[in-house]
Amino acid sequence: MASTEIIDRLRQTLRQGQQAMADWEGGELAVAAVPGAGKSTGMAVAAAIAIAKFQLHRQQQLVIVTLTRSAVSNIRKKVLAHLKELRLPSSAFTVSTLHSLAYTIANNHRELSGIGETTIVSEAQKLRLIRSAASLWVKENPKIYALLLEGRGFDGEDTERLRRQTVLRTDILPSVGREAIANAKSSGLSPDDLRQVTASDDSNILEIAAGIYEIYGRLLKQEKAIDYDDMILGALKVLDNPEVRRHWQEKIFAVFEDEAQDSSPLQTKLLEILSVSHRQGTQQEVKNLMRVGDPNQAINSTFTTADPRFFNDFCDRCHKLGRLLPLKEAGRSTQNIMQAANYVLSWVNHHYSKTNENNEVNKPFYPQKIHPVPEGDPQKNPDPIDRGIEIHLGNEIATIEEEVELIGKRIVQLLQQNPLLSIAILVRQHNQGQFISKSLAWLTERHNIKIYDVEQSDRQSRVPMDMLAILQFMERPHSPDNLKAALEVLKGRQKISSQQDLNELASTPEKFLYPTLIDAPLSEIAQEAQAKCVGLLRAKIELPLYNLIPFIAFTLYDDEAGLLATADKLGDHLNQQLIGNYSMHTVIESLKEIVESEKFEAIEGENHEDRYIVSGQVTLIGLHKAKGLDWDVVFMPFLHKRICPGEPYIPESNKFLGDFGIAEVTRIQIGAIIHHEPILDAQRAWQKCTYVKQAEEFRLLYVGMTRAKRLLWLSAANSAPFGWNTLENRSDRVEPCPVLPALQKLVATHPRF
Ligand SMILES: Nc1ncnc2c1ncn2[C@@H]1O[C@H](COP(=O)(O)OP(=O)(O)OP(=O)(O)O)[C@@H](O)[C@H]1O
Repeated sequence: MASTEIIDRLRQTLRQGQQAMADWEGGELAVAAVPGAGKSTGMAVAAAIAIAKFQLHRQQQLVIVTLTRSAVSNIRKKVLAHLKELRLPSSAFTVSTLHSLAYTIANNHRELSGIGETTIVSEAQKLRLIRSAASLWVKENPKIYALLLEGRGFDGEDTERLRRQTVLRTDILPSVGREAIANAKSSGLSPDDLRQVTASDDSNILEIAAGIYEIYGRLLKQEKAIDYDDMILGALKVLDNPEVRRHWQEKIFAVFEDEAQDSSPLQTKLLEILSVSHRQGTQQEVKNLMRVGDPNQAINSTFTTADPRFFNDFCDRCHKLGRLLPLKEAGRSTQNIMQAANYVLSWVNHHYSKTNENNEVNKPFYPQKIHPVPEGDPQKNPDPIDRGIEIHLGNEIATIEEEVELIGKRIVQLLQQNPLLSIAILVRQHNQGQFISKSLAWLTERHNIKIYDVEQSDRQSRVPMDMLAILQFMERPHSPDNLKAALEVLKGRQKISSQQDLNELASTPEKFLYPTLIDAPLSEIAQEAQAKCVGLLRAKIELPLYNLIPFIAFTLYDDEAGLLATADKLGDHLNQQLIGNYSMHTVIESLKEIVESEKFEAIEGENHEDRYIVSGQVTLIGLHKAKGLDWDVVFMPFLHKRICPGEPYIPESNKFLGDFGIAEVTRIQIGAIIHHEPILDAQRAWQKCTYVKQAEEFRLLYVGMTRAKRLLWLSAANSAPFGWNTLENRSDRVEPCPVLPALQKLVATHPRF
């Protein structure tokens, strides 16, 4: 077949909107698509057609960028298949994450980027450096630190001072540093840029943030290391050089970006520079840049600098130039699942809109509805299974146990009717996944239904970190930092109550571990925590060293989810690695290396999406990871108001600084600098942060709902644990996510549902 015919045929596989992507003739194009519209599918075909049409090759390539490594491999696979059909060279395109693209550029011109013989820090190393930066900041800024310690309601008592010191050093200051670095650095702001603005309440939060950020930079330099943001900055520095810039611009014919709603300003800048193409024989420049995204699926903005506003601005700009392509039709789900998602969108926009300081109305969602595909589309909206939507709230389900039991029974029924269905249960938190995994073990035992617990591998990758924290505590139990880290691990593994202030316990290790008669007695739950810690210390004295890892594993993990087996494997790995040199010190050092290089995860192997969507299998997966995927049946349990959209929460132990979280305030204030807005005082910044978080939580619900093709189950039992860290502390009549009762009523009464 001639290539024009193949192109034509490929084009015919697309729906109208996607065809417009494939018809791209150069220049800027914004594609704002609804969930399931076929962005990624459309982009892959558009890429292959562009390669054919513009006769691209190794020296003039199409560059595709996306957010995650798994998305990279998905798109690459699709484009390669189309190119094979077209008999075109695979060297005509590259697919990478933004970071690896930046690294390639920065690394190709080390003399310009300044990255030299450096290493890239892992997330764990970065966190360690931020903690060190916070400790150094305390030493170098005694005056501001003293003010923080005073905070409010300080009566000069020693125990309270020690408690506050622990909270500040182990929790609050590192969080402020993390926010400063995550937000300022990836937007190209320097520590001095933070110092040059003042909040309307004259608070010095930005000064503190700038200080920790600056010291972090110093530490990175000392370690001859760079972080991910440095790669982007390095690449931009390289591209400042006109000759080098021209070289890359000539090599890259065009840039296609997927998941554009998740890019930061610097990342966008990088793509804009790279996409510039020079019209032959003229000075004229055009940007060959296609950016595809969905502002309603922006779910990373509360922990990265991603902000859908940047993509929205790009869409607005393109709209004015007649270069905005809305993809409003989606063929993934049944009509009523899409209607339910549309209903959530408008209900939330109506009830949760907010006027900001510039008198603009902010809404959690971009008002874009999902429409079914028209007659004759290559993909037909599927038929629902039964009614397509099932909503069960507190009037029907009393407890979370009952809720999961019902889900289990429904799964058995569904798979009996059709063993080929793919099924997912989406959770918001790890511990919810753990609970489901345990509660549904009978599905496998009695019905041979496979449950693939995606989060389990995440939980397993925490094993080396847990071991490290406990061994460091065993080695130096009198360090408040070590004690707090060990208590955190015990709390995370639900071995001690989460209803206590760990800072208070950790701030005076001796008093806590070995109190004398004159010390105030510990509460009952603190005594329990103390017994666990003392038990660990006793084991260190009584057991041979190589038995410690199994002992800690039995203390921390129940016999579930393969954690004991993972600990075993880790123990064997250390035994082999340290033959003849096995000591507390060497074990700790090896564990540090494993944690910081994230090596153990590599030993465990990588996860592939092909394993997530399998006929007859139940996939248990976190909402963030589920983005981009779809299943025939999707269950979303535990949808309570406390989680979706969540409520503002400041731990009692942190309130001495005010009724706001200072890390969150840091994020909002830096965001204001980026967007050239007035810097809000701490109280108002906190309110804004609460709003931003709630908006994102609703979008996460929307992303979850739109993963379902034929049946969507939403539920919230009448009673639920308070924070999911412990299942014991439950309350009754826990409110469901506020949109659910309204949606349930609509589904029950409206004939279209
Ligand atoms: N033209 C088409 N013909 C047939 N199936 C299609 C077409 N376009 C997309 N699909 C299918 O629809 C589903 C959604 O497509 P895709 O993953 O590309 O959408 P998306 O817009 O990237 O989704 P989201 O961002 O919501 O995850 C996939 O199962 C895909 O195979």
